[in-house]
Amino acid sequence: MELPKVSKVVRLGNSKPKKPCNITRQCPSKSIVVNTGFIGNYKVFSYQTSLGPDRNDDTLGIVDVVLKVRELKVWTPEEKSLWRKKSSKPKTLILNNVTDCIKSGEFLAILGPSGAGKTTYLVSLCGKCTLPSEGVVTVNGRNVRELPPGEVEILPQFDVFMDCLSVKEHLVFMTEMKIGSAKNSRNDTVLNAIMDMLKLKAHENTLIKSLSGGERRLLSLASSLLSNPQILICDEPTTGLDSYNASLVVGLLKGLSLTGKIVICSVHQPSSDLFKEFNSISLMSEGKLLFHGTHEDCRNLFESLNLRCPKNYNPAEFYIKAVSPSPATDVNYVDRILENNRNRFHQCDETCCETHTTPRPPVCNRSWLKQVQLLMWRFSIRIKRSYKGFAVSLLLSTVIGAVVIGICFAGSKGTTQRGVQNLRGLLWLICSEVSFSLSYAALYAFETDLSLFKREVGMYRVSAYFVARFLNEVPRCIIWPIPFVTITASAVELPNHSLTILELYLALIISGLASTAYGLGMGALFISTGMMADVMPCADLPLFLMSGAFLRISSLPFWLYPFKFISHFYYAMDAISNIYWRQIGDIECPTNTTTVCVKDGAAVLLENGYSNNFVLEDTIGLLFVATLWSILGYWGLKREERKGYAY
Ligand SMILES: Nc1ncnc2c1ncn2[C@@H]1O[C@H](COP(=O)(O)OP(=O)(O)OP(=O)(O)O)[C@@H](O)[C@H]1O
Repeated sequence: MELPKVSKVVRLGNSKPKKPCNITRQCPSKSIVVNTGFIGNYKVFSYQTSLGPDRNDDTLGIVDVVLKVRELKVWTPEEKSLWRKKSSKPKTLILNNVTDCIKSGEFLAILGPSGAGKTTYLVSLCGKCTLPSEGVVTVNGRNVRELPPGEVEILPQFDVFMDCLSVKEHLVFMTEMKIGSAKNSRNDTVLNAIMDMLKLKAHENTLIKSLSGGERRLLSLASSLLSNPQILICDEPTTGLDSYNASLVVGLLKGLSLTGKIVICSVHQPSSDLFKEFNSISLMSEGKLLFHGTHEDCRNLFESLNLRCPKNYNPAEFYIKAVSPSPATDVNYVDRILENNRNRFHQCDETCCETHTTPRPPVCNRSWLKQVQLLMWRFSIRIKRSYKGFAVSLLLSTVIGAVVIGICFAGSKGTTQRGVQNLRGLLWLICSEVSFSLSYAALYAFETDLSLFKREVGMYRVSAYFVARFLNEVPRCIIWPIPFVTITASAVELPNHSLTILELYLALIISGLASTAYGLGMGALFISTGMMADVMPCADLPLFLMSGAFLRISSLPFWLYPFKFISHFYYAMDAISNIYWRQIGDIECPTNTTTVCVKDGAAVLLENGYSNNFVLEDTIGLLFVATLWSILGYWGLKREERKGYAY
């Protein structure tokens, strides 16, 4: 395809305007960051990111790209019921032997009736299809699945964001993750230029949840453009946009294709004017690719089948209607078009699909620590924006509970026989309230963000995501025990009041970390089934029975004994019981009683089966439990990541 010459190149930033240069060769300067220019009527946009000096090396320099699809078949997996060998749902073919070749500069519209397989095809083109498949998709000879992230970007049909972020915050996060520091002047210029082009500047401080559907589409597109992809795949990019914004987006995408990128869009009922902007068309029906070529070739093909698009009729609609499976007519145009077009595909196969190898610089790979920092920053914005919910949750789940407990146990002291039972109960209540409220608060942490996580698969490491989520829960672990300890402790008699409160507080923070890891772990393990709330009580029961509050640990059958070592309830109770009872000397024993008396705090600890070396044992134990659940949670998330991208 012959590309027109650039009539004008405008430099953004503080560099001088450059002379016009030919789009088929590289422009001389290496210092240019972002350029807009015009090709014919189209404003084209070319930019460098900090990914490396060679990436789309210069202003409107072209990197030849060939996207080749060979004998691609995609099908749904066969489903079998657990108890019968017979399949309950047979496999269905979604893409049927698709072979194609798409070249640099193509602005391709994929048309077809609903269910034709367009989305599946687009997702396969970017190597993110998770369904069983056969065949191969290559970009310049390299399997698309092996390309570094950012080379092929997809703008999915449905937008998923962290809605409490502002437009600017979202784009800064994406810039940081995809191309490097947003403070870097080069990346900042790219970011601002993209916001300008997509008219997002006016909304930069608007929260995403307040954006209209169309504005969300523009924001999605902006995120996809950041990494300066060679191939941009858009699933219905104009859906939800008014005609002005639809032509803005189509104009921008066309401009990108003019700089040598491949831009592929599935489109639903495009207006005739927008449809004309595409320089090639693919027609799909029933999972087959029927045609790929220019408008003229398509018209000729249909005319050869006696299908003439009436004047003033939208050709896109005409083509879709013609290839839609219709039981009303006997004529199957799908097979006839395929038959007529067979030779053309063979021709394409032989002429255009040779391997090109364009060296590509490594993509930005943010360090693990940076990923954790960025993810924490994004989570922290959510906490900041929902501080009222945080305060209400603090009030309801801790302060009110602590006040009720404080009232019931007011005046209790551990130096009388009656007080021993009360204090045992009080310590258990403090331990269980803190543990349960923290683990259940963490339980749904991953489920809330599952769609976003699956959209961002490959952008950051799962371990970074887990650690960031965990660290984000740490403030809760520090704040939650405060009301429990201060309110309840002020209601009862404590020896060495301030020091004991401080020690209890520290023990509960460490046990809170283990409880949070337990909640996150269970949440991640059962994330896809959504059954975490059903499973959690089953796991809670044996774990809190090990706490020693209800039965003597030494009386457990030997096979249940190991549960003690993974019970954060046990370690927490062991720690706080030791902190309290070790300070209790003599316990009054009435002379006229017939029941057995516990004589001192040490006897209480012995009766419960708590350890002697509690500081070391419980600290190591709680850290062990936190690590164990974190590993399980990481594994659960990794499993979700392996299921792949969600579209
Ligand atoms: N994961 C899946 N499991 C089962 N069936 C699927 C799956 N993904 C797609 N399909 C089926 O494959 C067919 C093609 O779906 P696809 O979404 O690719 O069509 P489409 O052409 O993009 O449709 P639309 O224009 O309505 O978005 C549909 O019948 C759909 O139900």
